[in-house]
Amino acid sequence: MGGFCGNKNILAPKKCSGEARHRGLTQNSAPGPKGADIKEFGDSESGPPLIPMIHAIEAGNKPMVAAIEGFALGGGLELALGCHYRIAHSKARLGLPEVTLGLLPAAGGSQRLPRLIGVPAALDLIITGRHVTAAEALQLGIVDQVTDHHTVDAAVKFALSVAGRPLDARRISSYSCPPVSGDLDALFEEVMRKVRRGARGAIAPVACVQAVRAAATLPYARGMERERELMATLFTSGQARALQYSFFAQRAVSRWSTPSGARWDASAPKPVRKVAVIGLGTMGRGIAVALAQAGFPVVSVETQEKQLTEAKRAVSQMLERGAKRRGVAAPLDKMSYSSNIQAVADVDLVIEAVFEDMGLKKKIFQQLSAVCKPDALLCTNTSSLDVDQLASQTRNPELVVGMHFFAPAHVMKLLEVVYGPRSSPQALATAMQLGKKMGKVSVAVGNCPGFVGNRMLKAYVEQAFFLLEEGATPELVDSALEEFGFSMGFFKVSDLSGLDVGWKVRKEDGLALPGVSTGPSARIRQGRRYSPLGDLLCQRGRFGQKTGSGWYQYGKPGGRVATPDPWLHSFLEEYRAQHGLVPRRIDPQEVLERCLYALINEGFRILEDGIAAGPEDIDCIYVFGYGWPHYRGGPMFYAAMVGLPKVLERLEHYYRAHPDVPDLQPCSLLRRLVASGSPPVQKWKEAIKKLHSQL
Ligand SMILES: CCCCCCCC/C=C\C=C\CC(=O)SCCNC(=O)CCNC(=O)[C@H](O)C(C)(C)COP(=O)(O)OP(=O)(O)OC[C@H]1O[C@@H](n2cnc3c(N)ncnc32)[C@H](O)[C@@H]1OP(=O)(O)O
Repeated sequence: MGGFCGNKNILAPKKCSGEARHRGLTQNSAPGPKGADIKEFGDSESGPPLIPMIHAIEAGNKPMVAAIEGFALGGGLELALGCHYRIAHSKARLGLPEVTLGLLPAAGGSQRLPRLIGVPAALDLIITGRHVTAAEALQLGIVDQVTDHHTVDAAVKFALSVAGRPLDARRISSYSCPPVSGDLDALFEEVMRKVRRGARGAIAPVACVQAVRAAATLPYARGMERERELMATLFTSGQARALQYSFFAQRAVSRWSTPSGARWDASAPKPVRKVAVIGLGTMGRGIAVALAQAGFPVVSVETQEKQLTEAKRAVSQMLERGAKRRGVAAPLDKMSYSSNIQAVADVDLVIEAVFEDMGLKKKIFQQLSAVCKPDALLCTNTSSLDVDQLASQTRNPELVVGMHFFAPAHVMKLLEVVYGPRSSPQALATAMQLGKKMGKVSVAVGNCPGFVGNRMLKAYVEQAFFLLEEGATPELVDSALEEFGFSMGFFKVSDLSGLDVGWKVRKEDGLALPGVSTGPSARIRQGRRYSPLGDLLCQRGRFGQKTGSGWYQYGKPGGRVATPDPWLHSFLEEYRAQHGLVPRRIDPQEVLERCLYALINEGFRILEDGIAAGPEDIDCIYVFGYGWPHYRGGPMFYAAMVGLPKVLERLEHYYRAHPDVPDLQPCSLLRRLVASGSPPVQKWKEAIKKLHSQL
């Protein structure tokens, strides 16, 4: 029996060896316990001959018992559903995660599961792709028995106990779906509405609902045909390729390396038993919650008494809400608080999360260096400041790294771990491992202004402003970006996070200047084109949602519903007239090309500079930290899908039209990759190494 050891009529995951076992896979084409080998998906459209095999098992005259240990995911669970009985070890996990790979369970899973456990429960598992424990699987009716002992022995005993019983009632394909309470059509319409809203252009969740609907409304054989048709459209879609790339990209980024030769497999992390968080503003609170939820004792230091009192309440509430959602006890006992920095004396690692003010941060790093254990790791949650300058304030600069969390820090999956020129490999390994324990996708990046995410974002934001100057509206720009798959366009995000945040940074950088002059020189700063539009709005007190208006209007301060603002439209008209700009019609394609290709171009510069180790790192940063639609893989994967020659040609075109915008000038790495035949994204790392060595 392919991929499973046949113990007479028991199906149990075969023990695999070597590389295959490492990957949790069996060595032939049938899916092993973790499901099909995702790497094989691109190779064939037909998939393994699993469906006839499952049919044969189900149609057999001897009772077939699936013994499930470890993971029974995807094709592995579909195979088990073809058996007449299922027994799981208590530590087993089961699920149909195909949707997370841009697919649907197409070996009968979408047809059998609803027949076995009912439409609502099956929809939940198939649409979310979540894994369930053996206990939940038993409760749902997916498995017949859970054992703490040797699963195959338990299955043999079970098979003997049912031998001779009629099997007709055990063939799931012969079942009808259990009736739902209420109207079936209404249920599917409601689910489809929710799925379409949440999917934001992802096609697999929609196809999953359609397949389950087929199970609920068609005879099994026709349902299988529908399952196959739907799968055929997904199987070769760009979305499936992007999600499968992303699966491996997430795993690749944990195998970090730096240009100086430090590597994940040669650097042992230091043990971290207790952590301190300095500063309990929004970020500090989220970080403290994420640490406590990951099981770390946390001491949180906030010197302002009022802020400390508020923060204690807020953190407890966040912990309680999180615990309620997960059905566990709130880890309130992990938290302690102090207004005195001396409280960090015994911790192994500190995360500083005070305001983005270099002077203040430097002072704190000097204090930490004096107060902490000499081998404590000192981390900063800065989103853009120079980690090396902070390191230079301490006795042990090799123990300083950046840990850049994204708001809200207890929710967002991304962590940029920033190594400076003096950070030791062990410090980097420790921060990476802490991030992993906190459930984050941790990406090691080099130290430069904005690191990876914010450095690329700058180029994107700049294009959004320029497009307004040239004739676009915030609505036009946002709808193009939302149509692409971002949950919010740039201008809505900017209103949500507050326009004053960027204004403060631009003032510090000497870009935002008081007063407005006319003529072209008013829009040139530091030798390049600059748009003061954001500054002008801030000067008028329009900071976004919190003040009731920004790029949109919100009815009242704190309002959340963005509506187009006629004042803003007239303001833009006046601004263009004042600066002699003749508005033109801008189409959504130009919005996408200008914003996304400028961002991608900066991504190539980052690869060229060695700030990110590979395209996977950049893609994970954008998918998990910046709302890049997961089913588009990330900006660098997207560039490869569009075709590097096309990205290059469009950048050249826009740079010719806007020679005063250096971000549109195609970067030399992009040119060289195109000249070397545009290798697939998986080969860029190698190609970049080769190109660097030729320089
Ligand atoms: C045209 C119409 C065609 C119709 C054809 C229809 C026929 C359909 C037939 C079969 C279809 C089957 C569908 C599937 O089975 S889809 C695959 C479902 N399985 C999964 O999605 C599981 C993915 N894996 C995971 O979620 C995790 O790996 C997990 C099992 C939870 C274990 O997690 P953890 O312990 O943290 O380990 P890692 O994630 O780090 O994984 C360890 C290494 O194993 C590699 N891996 C894991 N799963 C797979 C896989 N399914 N395929 C390939 N490789 C896999 C992973 O990359 C790690 O490798 P490395 O260390 O090198 O990075």
